[in-house]
This record gives sequence, C-alpha cells and structure tokens, in this order.
Amino acid sequence: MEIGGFEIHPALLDRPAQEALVEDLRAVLAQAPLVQPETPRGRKMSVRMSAAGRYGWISDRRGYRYSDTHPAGTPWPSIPEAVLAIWRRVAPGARDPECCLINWYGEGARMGLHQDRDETDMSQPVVSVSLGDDGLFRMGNEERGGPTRSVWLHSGDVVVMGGAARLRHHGVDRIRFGSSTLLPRGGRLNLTLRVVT
Ligand SMILES: O=C(O)CCC(=O)C(=O)O
Ligand SMILES: [Fe+2]
Repeated sequence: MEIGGFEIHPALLDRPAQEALVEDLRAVLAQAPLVQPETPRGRKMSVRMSAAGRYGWISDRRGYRYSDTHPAGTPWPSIPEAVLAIWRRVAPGARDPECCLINWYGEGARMGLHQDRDETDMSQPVVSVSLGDDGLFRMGNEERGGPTRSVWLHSGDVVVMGGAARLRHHGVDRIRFGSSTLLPRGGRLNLTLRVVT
C-alpha cells in the first residue's frame, strides 16, 4: 500500500517474528537503556529512546545529533541480524543502516510532525518497524503545513520512507495504549533504520 510516497507493508512480520524481535530488543535495551530525551529548548520528549548500530540519534540541551555513544558514554549495541534482514527485504539495493533508533511510546506519548533530516545521504530510505500497541501515523508534505493523511500502524507493519517521501513530514499523534499483548510492559516500540553518513 502506498500513501503519498510512504510505502506501507501491513503485517510484514507475523507474531512469531515480532516475538523474536522483542527478545533481540530486550538484549539491546539491557545494554543501552531507554532514556527520556530533552529537546534543545529543555522540554522532555514524551517518547523514550535508545538505539543500536554505529550511531544513535540523541537530543539534549546542546541540540539534536547523531552520536556514536549512548548518553551514558557507552557504545551502542549492534543492530540485531533480524532487524537488518527486514531492511534488506524492503529496501533492496540500499546501503546497510548505521542506526536503528528505538522509540518506546507509553500511555499518552506522541511524536510531533517532523522531517528526518539529520542524515547525509537522502537517496537512502528510512525504514520504520512497528511493534506492540497501535499508533496513529500522520503523513504530510516536504513543506510545513498543507494536507496530511493518517493511518493506524499495527504491530508487525513496516513503512518505507524513501524517494519522494524521504523528506516528508510525519509523526505519531497518539497510540491506543493496551491494544496489543506483544510487549511485557505494554506500549508501542518503533524502530527506525537509517543510513547516517
Ligand atoms: O514511531 C513512528 O512510527 C515514527 C518515528 C519517527 O518518525 C522517528 O523516530 O523519526
Ligand atoms: Fe521520523
């Protein structure tokens, strides 16, 4: 399914594949715990974040940036093989991702409309994997404002933001907390795979 250049693969991952991913991510998050980042303006984001790969995306009072270490100073764990396999399946021919950003949305968490534009090579897509609770994903335009379209993403759905959609605004308005039984602590986990350099 394609909406405004956003390529949506509903239910790409079946339940056993989702469960295996959650196990992989549990190990990643044990090494690189989720943190609640602050925006440069000093507001707490509602989403909790961590990452795997050569780089992680972080935000604090000094700004947004990719960093080769977790805020605790440790290197990021490597991206699990099963996560790389998803990337290679939906983005054949792309360079391997250097960052797997991990977002966890608890009750009431959201992510405002934004562009992913801290990467160098915009010919490479961003691939998003949804696990756990449903999330209302909003898709807009390259420019600020204008019409947007929204779709509920479910556990196991994968979205490719490439080509014309690579720099389009997107965000998550809300989640349906408690709609999935996948995650032990509930909520929604989203992975975004990115080529950074
Ligand atoms: O949670 C999502 O579905 C989107 C996350 C996102 O856009 C981001 O991390 O840049
Ligand atoms: Fe994004």
